[in-house]
Parts: sequence; C-alpha cells; structure tokens
Amino acid sequence: MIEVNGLTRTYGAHRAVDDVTFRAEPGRVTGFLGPNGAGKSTCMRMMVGLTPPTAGTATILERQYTALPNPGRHVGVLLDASAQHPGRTGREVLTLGARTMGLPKGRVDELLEVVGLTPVEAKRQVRNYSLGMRQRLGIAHALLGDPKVLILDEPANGLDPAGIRWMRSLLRGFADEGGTVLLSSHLLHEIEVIADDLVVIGRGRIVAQGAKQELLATAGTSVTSTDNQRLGEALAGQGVSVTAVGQKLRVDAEPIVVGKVALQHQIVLTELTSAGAAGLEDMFLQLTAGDAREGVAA
Ligand SMILES: Nc1ncnc2c1ncn2[C@@H]1O[C@H](COP(=O)(O)OP(=O)(O)OP(=O)(O)O)[C@@H](O)[C@H]1O
Repeated sequence: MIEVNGLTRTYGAHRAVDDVTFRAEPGRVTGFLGPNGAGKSTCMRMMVGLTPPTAGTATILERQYTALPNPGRHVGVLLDASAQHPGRTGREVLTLGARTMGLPKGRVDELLEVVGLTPVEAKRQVRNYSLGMRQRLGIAHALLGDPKVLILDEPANGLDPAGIRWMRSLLRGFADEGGTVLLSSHLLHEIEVIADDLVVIGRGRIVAQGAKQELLATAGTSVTSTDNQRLGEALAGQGVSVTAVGQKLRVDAEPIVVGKVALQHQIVLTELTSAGAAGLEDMFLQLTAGDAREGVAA
C-alpha cells in the first residue's frame, strides 16, 4: 500500500506538485497518468525520499520510505533507467544491489532470466545497452529484493511492443500475488490495459482518480457523422452534453440516444461506439488541457 497525503512541492513560485492525495492499493496496478511536466516524477521522487516535500506526506507500507529498514526488500523503485553507472555491466549492477540488500548471489541469475537479459548481454557495460535493455535491467533491480511494492516511472519507455506486453504480464502477476504497483505514463493506452485504478494529474494537481472501469463507464459515446455540426446542435437541443474531439463528437449519453437523435434529424452516422478507452483518453486530454504541449500532429 502507498498512501500519499497532501503532497506538495514548490520550486520558487512554481507548484510542481500541488496537494496530491491518493492511495495505491495492494493487489492492484495503479496507473499514474499525466502529460509532460505534470508532476509525476516529482511525486514519485518524494515518495522515495529523493526530493523533500514542501508539505504533505507519503508512506509506503505505513512508513516513510527513508524509515524502511533495507528498503529494497520492501519497495522496488525504477525512476530513471539511464541512471546506472555506464561503466558497470548489467550483472555487476545487479550483484551490487544483491549485496547491498543481503541477498544470495543466485538471485542475480534468477532476475536476469525473469527480465530476459541473456548471459552475453549481462556481461556488457550498461553504456552499450539500448533503452529497452536498460529498462529491463532497471525492472530486474527493482524486483531483486522480492518487494511488496513497485514504483516505476515510465517503465514502458523504450520497450518494443513485445517488451511492453511482457512487462504488462509481469506487473499483472506481481499484483495478482498481492503486490502494490504504481506506474506512471504520459500515454493512456500504454497503461489502460494493465491498470486497475487510475490517478490523473495535470499541472501538479489531481484531476481525476478512481477505478478504471468506473472512469470508463463515465466516458460516454463517441460518434462521427456526415454532419457533426448539425448532430451536435441536435443533441445539445435535447440537453445532452457534446464535446468536439478532433473529427469526432464525445457525447455524455448512451449510443442508443445518439442514434435516435440522428435518425430524427436524418443525419447519417459513420461511426458510433461506447467511448470506452478512447473516451477516457479524450477525457484525459480535456482534463489536462493547457498542460499538454501542442506540437505538430504526427
Ligand atoms: N529540480 C527542479 N527545479 C525546478 N523545477 C523542477 C525541478 N524538478 C521538476 N521541476 C518542474 O516541476 C514540474 C513537474 O516535473 P516532473 O518531472 O515531475 O513532471 P512529469 O509529470 O514527470 O513529466 P514527464 O512526463 O515529462 O516526465 C515541471 O514543470 C518541472 O520543470
């Protein structure tokens, strides 16, 4: 269990993290979502004692991280996969970790196998690792002490699709055995498959949180038609809330309501679905609007 209460961090006049409160429960994967610069990493750094909070508290297994004896045996942390000493080999990194935590040497080989780093790769210096290999090494390091809690900052960064699938099943298995997982991402679709709960942060503040299924249920309907303008007006005329999202409309009503209104007004629908994850993504973009940096669309 991770409990964060009123966590705040200011840098000068800038509130990087502003009164953040949430819990990550055992047996569940909690996705910590937000656009670039929202405050995810700063929050996670405060949880593990690397950045002192301006106000508020964070406890892991009911204690502050810095008060945990042999913390690696309780909490696995991966904040920056590139933070390892580049001159050490992967095996050396894990061996050092195992020694610090008082673990048998055999644990290193076990973990290398778990994360799919081959013996040849384990002998290479970290400077020659790809980002995906560094993430695997970081996950191995986080799992080394057989912790009950995992705190992972953007662990999918640099992993290929097979790697992302592997990581998902690894974290699912960890949570299914009663572990607590908190993982951050700025990409919803990356963690929507695996997360049970979501905490959405924008400009340092929590903008939404709850069980993913409940958030999905509130995501409404996604619709496209040959005349979105008229359809939007017709729906609004019936008191239904409508938001334009790109080429689509997101409607706070069941698909059947949208279909009936379209029929009444003789508007041809080209797509009509429960918004589901796409709706959640729209919601995420709206909730964090103003935080996202606009760029040239891909
Ligand atoms: N040491 C620092 N000094 C000043 N400002 C900082 C410092 N660390 C973070 N910030 C600011 O705090 C805000 C939150 O940054 P943070 O790295 O926590 O965001 P994030 O959600 O993890 O973003 P990303 O998805 O890009 O990793 C940003 O505006 C950042 O510039």
